[in-house]
Order: sequence, then structure tokens, then C-alpha cells
Amino acid sequence: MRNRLSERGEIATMPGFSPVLARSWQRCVSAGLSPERPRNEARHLDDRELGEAMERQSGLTARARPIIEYLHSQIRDSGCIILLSDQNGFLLDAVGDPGFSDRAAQVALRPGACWAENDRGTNAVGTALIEAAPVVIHGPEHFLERNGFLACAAAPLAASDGSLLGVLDISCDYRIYHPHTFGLVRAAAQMIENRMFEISHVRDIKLRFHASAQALGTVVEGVLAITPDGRILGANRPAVELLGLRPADMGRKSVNDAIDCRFGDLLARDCRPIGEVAEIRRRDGGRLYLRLEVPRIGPPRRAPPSPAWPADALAALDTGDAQMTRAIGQLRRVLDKPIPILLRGETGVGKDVLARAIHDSGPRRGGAFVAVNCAALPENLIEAELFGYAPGAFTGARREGSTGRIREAQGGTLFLDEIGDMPLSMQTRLLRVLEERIVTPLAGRPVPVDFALISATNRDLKADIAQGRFRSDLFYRLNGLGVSIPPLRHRSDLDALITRILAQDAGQGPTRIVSDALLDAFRTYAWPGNLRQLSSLLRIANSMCDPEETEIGWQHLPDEAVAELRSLPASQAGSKDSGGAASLRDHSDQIILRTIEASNGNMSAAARRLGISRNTLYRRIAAIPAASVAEPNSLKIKS
Ligand SMILES: Nc1ncnc2c1ncn2[C@@H]1O[C@H](COP(=O)(O)OP(=O)(O)OP(=O)(O)O)[C@@H](O)[C@H]1O
Repeated sequence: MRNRLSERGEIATMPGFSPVLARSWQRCVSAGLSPERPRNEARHLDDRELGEAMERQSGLTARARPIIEYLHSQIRDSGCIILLSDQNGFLLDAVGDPGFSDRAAQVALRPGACWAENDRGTNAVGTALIEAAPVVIHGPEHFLERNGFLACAAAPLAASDGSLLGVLDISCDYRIYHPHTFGLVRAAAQMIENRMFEISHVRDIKLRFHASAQALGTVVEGVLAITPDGRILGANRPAVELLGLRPADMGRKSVNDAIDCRFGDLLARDCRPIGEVAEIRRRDGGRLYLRLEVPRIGPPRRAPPSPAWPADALAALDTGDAQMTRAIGQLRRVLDKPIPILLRGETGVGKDVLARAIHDSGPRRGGAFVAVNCAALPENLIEAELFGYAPGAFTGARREGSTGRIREAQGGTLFLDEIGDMPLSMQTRLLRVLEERIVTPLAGRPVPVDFALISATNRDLKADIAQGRFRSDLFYRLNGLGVSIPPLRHRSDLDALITRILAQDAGQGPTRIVSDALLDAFRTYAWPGNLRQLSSLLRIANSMCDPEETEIGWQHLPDEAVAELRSLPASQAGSKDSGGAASLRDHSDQIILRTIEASNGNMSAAARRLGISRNTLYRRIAAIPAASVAEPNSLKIKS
């Protein structure tokens, strides 16, 4: 297999080397991977990041777990491991036989590791994500030599709107691989997708169908979720395959067009066929057996007001605030264009969440999403970290060299968070990369790169330009489309955001609501930590509730949160708000100072209470005008 990769990095097309493999190996070569790539160059989430990734995909992990356990019970002691990844290739869950799990862990087949192709070359998880199709990668078909002992069968997991959620994978030693494994992983993936489908469309009308009456009610039946006027809201995988549906059809295409039957007729006859099997003849002469299901709980969903797009990660962030709706509409228009995006907004407003949603909703979603926090990189390491270096480039460098974060984003998205904190010298180098689309690693040769670029900042970059802290030419390079994310206190969709956060937190359990009294306080509070603060407060309150409690009230909040929320009565907030953004900023400055005081100057504790990072807290303090600090001596800061 190795000799299929020539010295010049060309892939020889040989019999048995499938087009999928050839494409994948070619992508690896273009991304600058070498078959000997060291393990520590691939991305790996730390515990906190893994927790956040699991939280983002809590719906998937909760629904997949029982099926993974069932699958494991069927193949126990066969030396396999079952893995679940998210849509970026990060492993979220693993269940396997102890002997093989230990071996698998040595090549990072364990939660937190990223198995995107850019990180680990051709492999079942990463390749299934890019190809959006089930694949088997056997032994030396893996691009990286150290993975050659594995055989992995993987199937992508899609939501009912066609968006990719992740991948289910079964891996084992390639010498014991059995071809049945491929069927098994696809069937289990189908079960997970069906489960996700049923839960997402519990309130919708469903049309179950198949060309064979006996197949109705089985895992192969097609299922469509539809609006009362016959528009398709979602489809399971068999329905997509049987009807040739595309993600863009969701929310738009009518069931009449999709299955050649008049939905109106079907509904008119629905006194009879609901729950019963009806048979129709399609225009092409084929027969279809259908069963209509109308939910009993609550009214079915109305047609979406303007079904311009399929529901996806971006649509999920549109919870009704006019400024956000407009921003998301603008972002959607540039998703498939080479226009850099600059996200602006205070800390915690959701810049990182929005950047990931842009990536997940765009054509590069099968590639890596590489996030770089420019504020967190030590200045002396930033160059090597971003641009990579050749073997032996400098003392202390890794022997094998490093690809660098920019090249890791090849084919995907590079997200430069806190771009305003990038040192000036690096700004010049970054500008050159963006202009030429070529990266030159330290002591290495230039390599062409292709990635979508999103940057984010909570600084006023124009002011930084005026003060000579930020290059204006770089600013215009980054700011192809500039998008401002409003602070939470200015958003009109607080209620919808609360519902969303509580529903995410509830998983499969009941979703609680917030009491009217608390909601009033939430509406008038300044939220200096924005969505991050709201989200962590709701999650804490949720976990303080007894299982039978359905409402979150004041009694579920920590004492300091109660004190904070009460520190700004509605009337006072109103007058502050009418004073404009400056007075609100003033108010949130006061909250920050008071929280530091209440934490006895312990910055870590204060940052935790505010729901912001320590770095952000230091930055906010530095920006507070001296006059706002009433008694400077009382503010004793401890690290
Ligand atoms: N649309 C949303 N719905 C629910 N929760 C959200 C949303 N956006 C953000 N959050 C919550 O806020 C947290 C912080 O979001 P994010 O990291 O994207 O903010 P940020 O603007 O990048 O912050 P910083 O500038 O400090 O890096 C998330 O981890 C999540 O819990």
C-alpha cells in the first residue's frame, strides 16, 4: 500500500484502490500530511473542551448511548470498540472490550481525540465525514502508518434536515475484521438517526412509506415529517434515498412532488387511512404503501413562516432577535463564497458558537474547524503554532516538525478568536498568508493553503488601528463581512434563548420553565457575561431543582446571583438603558467591581461568578475608567 504514494506525493491508481480511497489519500497529500505524522500533531480536546463539545451534541450523545450499548452487547468479547464522533471528527463516546480499548487508546481512539482527515489522514471517521457516506478503511488503507493495524467501519449520522451530526464507527484489529461489521454499523447508525428523527418530530404529522407493505414499521421504511399543508419538514435516510431528496428540499418541497401523490387527497381520506395502510400508484407505475400518522400531543407544527433555507446549525441560532436574524441572513449569503467573516461582540455573546455554526452550515463542514485563541498564545510561540516549522527548525522544537494551525485548517475553516490581541509582527505575517494563500513554515518550504476564514474580537479594532495597535490592511482583509452580535441585554429573544438552553440541558428529561418573577429580573439585568453567564446560571439553577419541580425560581439560584440580580431593580435599569450603551457599560463595570469585592479580590472566583474567563476579566478591568472605581484601595486583586 505504501508504494501507492510516490516520492512526489502522487497517488497511483491501482486495482482495488477505490475512488474514495484515492480521493482521501490525495486530500492527505494536499494537506501536507506524511504517513509518519507524529501522534501529538493531531488535535485533542482537554477535559473542559470535551465537556463543551459533548454539551453541544448532548441530543446526539444521549440518544446514541443506548444503541451503542445495545450494539456492544451484541459484539462483546469480539475485540471491537464502538466510537461516536461529532461532525468535526472529535470522538465523544467510546464503548469497547478492555483489551482492544487499551490498544486503541494508544493511537488515540478515545474521547477527545480528533479523527478528522486533516488530523489523522485517511480513516473511517474522518473519511466518512468528508464523503458523507459509509466507509470501511482496512489495515494499510489508513494513511498514517501507525494506524495500519486497525480496520474501521463507519457510517455518518445525519439529522432529519440532512445536516451532518457525526459518525458511528466500529474499529478492531484488521486481522479479525468481519465484513458483517459494515452492515452492523450502518444498521446501528440508522437506528440512531431514526431515534433522533422521532424525537425531533414528535409533534409533526408523519408519513411512513415503502414499496413493500411488509417493510412498513421496520428500520427500512421511509418517514417524512410534514406540515399540515404537505410541506416536507424532515426525512429519515431511507426516505431521502427512496425519494432522492436533498437537504435544500427540507421546508420547501411538497409531499405531492416528492411521492407523486396528492397529499390533499390523502388528508381528505385521512378519516380512514390514519394509522391504516393506503396504497397509491406513482406516475412511474410503481406502487407505494403509506401510513399517515397524526400526533396526539399538542397541535402539529405550522408551516415555517419563510422556509427560505433548510434548518441547520445557523438556523438553530436564529431565535427571534431582529439583529441576529439579519446577521444570520447575511452570513448565509456568503457561506459558499471566499469572503472572510469578522464577528464582533462583547465577551460571551456567542462568537465562538456562531463561528462553529457558520462552519457546520457551509460547504466546508466536512473539513476541520480549527480554532486559535490569539490572546492565549505566548508571543514567542505564536509563529510556530500558526505557521508550523520544519524538522529541527529551532532548539527545543519537535524532532518531526509541526504542521501549524493554519495548514490544519486545509479544506476547512480557520477561526482566529480574539484577533485584536495578535502581536503586530504576527499581523504582518498573517496578512501575507491571507493575501497569497501560501504558508511558509519556519525553516520550511512554502505550501499552498485553502481554508475559509472567520475571525472574532471583542475589541474596537478601528480604535486599535488609530492607536497603531492593529494593521489597517489586515483589518480590511479580515473584515470581508463584518457582523456585530448584540449583547444579551439588547436582545429581544431572551425567552427563546432561555427555553433553548433549558431544553438542551434537560436532554431526555422534562424541560423546566423560569418563574415569571425571575424572568422579570432576568429582563432587567445587564448580563455582563452575556449568554455564557445566562447559560451557566440556568444550568446551575436546573441542577438545584428537585426532580418533580417544573419551575425554576429565585430559590434555585446561588446567593451571589440573587444579590446581583436584585442589585438592579427594573425601574433603575430602565433609566440606565435610556441612557444608552455607555451607561449600561458603566453598570456592567460596577457589577464586575462589586463581584470582585464580593470574591475578596480572588479573580478566579470572580470570573467564575460572572461566567467569563480570567483573561476577559483582566481586560475588562483594564478598560474601566479610573473614575468608575469608587474606592480604588478597596479593590485588592489576588490572582
Ligand atoms: N445561541 C446560544 N444559545 C445558547 N447558549 C449560547 C448561545 N451562544 C452562546 N451560548 C453560551 O455561551 C457560552 C459562550 O459562548 P461563546 O464562547 O461562543 O462566546 P464568545 O463571544 O466567543 O466569548 P469570548 O469573547 O469570551 O470568547 C457558550 O459556551 C454557550 O454556553
